[in-house]
Amino acid sequence: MTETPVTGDVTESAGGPGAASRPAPVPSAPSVSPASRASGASSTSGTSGSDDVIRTRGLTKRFRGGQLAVDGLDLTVPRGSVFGFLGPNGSGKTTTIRMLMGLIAPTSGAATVLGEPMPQSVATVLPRVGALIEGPALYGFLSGRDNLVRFDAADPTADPRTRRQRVEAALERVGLSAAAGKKARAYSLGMKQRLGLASALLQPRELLVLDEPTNGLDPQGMREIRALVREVAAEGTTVFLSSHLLDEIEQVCTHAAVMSRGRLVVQGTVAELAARAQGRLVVRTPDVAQAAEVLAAHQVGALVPGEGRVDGELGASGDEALPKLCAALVEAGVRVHGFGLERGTLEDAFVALTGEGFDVAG
Ligand SMILES: Nc1ncnc2c1ncn2[C@@H]1O[C@H](COP(=O)(O)OP(=O)(O)OP(=O)(O)O)[C@@H](O)[C@H]1O
Repeated sequence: MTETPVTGDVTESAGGPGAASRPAPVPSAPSVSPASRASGASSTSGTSGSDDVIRTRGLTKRFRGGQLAVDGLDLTVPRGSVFGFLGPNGSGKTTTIRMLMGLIAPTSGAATVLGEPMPQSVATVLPRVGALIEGPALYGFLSGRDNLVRFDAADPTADPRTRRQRVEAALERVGLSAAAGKKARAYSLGMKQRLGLASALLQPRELLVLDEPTNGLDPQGMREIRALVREVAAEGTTVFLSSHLLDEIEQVCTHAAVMSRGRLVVQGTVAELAARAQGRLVVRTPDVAQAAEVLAAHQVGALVPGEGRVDGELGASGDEALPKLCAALVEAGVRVHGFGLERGTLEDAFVALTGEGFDVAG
């Protein structure tokens, strides 16, 4: 990480009263709403009494070189959700987050965060938000603890008399108490991420915004960050996290929005999004070739023979074809060890919606 913190680190933002009271978790799930249908649904100005923590309408960013990074985005993040902002590299996630946090101005459209218009209300909104964007800005020559002290001291709303307690509690929370005296440059990437999270959690926050929080971490580091996200969410903080990992979104998020080339493809609860994907038929058998032949003869498409199993897509008849297919396999002498539909994943849904492949590691 860098020795000199970048400017615009929103965890350090000034202004406004101290952290607001914790919100009650209200994870009422909206139905899946394709981007095209949600547009222009409502007003964008001021505190509307809406319980959406983030709301954008027609949010657009065109960079000077002409690059259209975000194109007419209508995003709705309900209070109490763990909201996954998903998309391949370059799809516009970071640009959106930077607009939401008031770090760059939109070309057109509007955004409200915690009911206030952004970027106009930066000074009052940011103290209620913890954010970690593009890695934490740490001083490598300071210890983890002293980095947190510095973060806390930069917050004019933070009472210096209770600083030590806040810092120790934040270190404890992210599991860095034992390593708190070490210089930050000696920290692993995972420890640096955790320290960054600790800085975002020095105060109770209504909203936590994390840009690719597990990027570059090993599996253990990823697990730790995800566990922390779940914990923070369980306390009632709304979490908005971007990721290019579908797996990650399925593991930690209640809701998700999918971006592709600057546009919102779909948003809704993770369960609803995954349910859009058709399940695949999976037959477990030692007689793979024979099973594939029978299934092909019964209009099962996209057959993939594997080790002791064959997968395929059911045709238009869907689930109704299952009893017949099973009987046909048995009649043909195929030894059927397992037979059923495997739940569709978010990846299936994404591919079905966009026709694009996806990085699913992690
Ligand atoms: N300051 C800038 N000037 C010009 N183009 C930019 C700028 N920042 C981003 N872009 C372009 O805008 C598009 C969206 O980038 P953005 O960083 O928002 O995507 P992303 O989904 O966050 O991807 P990544 O995970 O790689 O950061 C990309 O084509 C990128 O090259």
